[in-house]
Amino acid sequence: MNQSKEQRILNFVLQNAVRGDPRSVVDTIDKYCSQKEWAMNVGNEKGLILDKTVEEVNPSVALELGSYCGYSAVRIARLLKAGARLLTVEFNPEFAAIARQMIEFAGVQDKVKLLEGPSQEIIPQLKKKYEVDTLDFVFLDHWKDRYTPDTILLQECNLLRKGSVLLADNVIFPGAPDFLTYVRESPHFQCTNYPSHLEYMQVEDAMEKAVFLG
Ligand SMILES: CCCNc1ncnc2c1ncn2[C@@H]1O[C@H](/C=C/CNC(=O)c2cc(-c3ccc(F)cc3)cc(O)c2O)[C@H](C)[C@H]1O
Ligand SMILES: [Mg+2]
Repeated sequence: MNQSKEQRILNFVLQNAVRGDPRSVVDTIDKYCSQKEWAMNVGNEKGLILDKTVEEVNPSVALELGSYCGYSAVRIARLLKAGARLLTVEFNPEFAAIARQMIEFAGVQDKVKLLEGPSQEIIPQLKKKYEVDTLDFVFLDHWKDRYTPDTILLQECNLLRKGSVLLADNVIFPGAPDFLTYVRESPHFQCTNYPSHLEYMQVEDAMEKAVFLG
């Protein structure tokens, strides 16, 4: 049975990156996906916006929706302070397995917990089962039509506090129009748009930061 693209990306990392070095894992994935096979990792240009936001927030508890191959989980985890943790949610078992191996190889497994399942089931479990009080930072990069329902669900589950930061990928391409409308029209969010480009391409894209006001 021939390999999936995601398996090829993981193998390329295992053979070419430096074990325990998150930066080399991120750079190696970017090298493969810009030169060999495109894949929907946040990439290095939008990755810099992600880095700056994570550094600014300096979260103790972060959540990622949509692990895929683990690129952004590794990218976020490498910036977390001692004792801080990232919970990353992935419902496709094949991608969850790839992401776990990517996280392990990068050496950030002590900071990252991959939760396998759909976000709409996992989010309501975060407080009791995963001992979360509130989330300091949320990276949304899963199905684009799920950004809004999951943002509403996070509020309903009391997982956001005054100052919690949401950062959403792809608000231009493929686009998340209903999410943009929702957060920009809501009195509970202060929004900032960060124009950028689609990973590994010249296509326009952007990230949206939405700070919860309580
Ligand atoms: C109902 C379950 C919801 N809950 C869920 N719970 C848990 N996990 C979930 C849930 N919903 C989805 N996932 C997982 O997250 C991942 C999904 C990621 C989705 N990302 C895109 O679609 C995208 C497309 C392009 C793109 C650009 C240009 C093109 F030409 C083509 C594509 C670029 C980009 O940067 C993109 O992030 C993963 C594949 C999928 O299993
Ligand atoms: Mg994306």
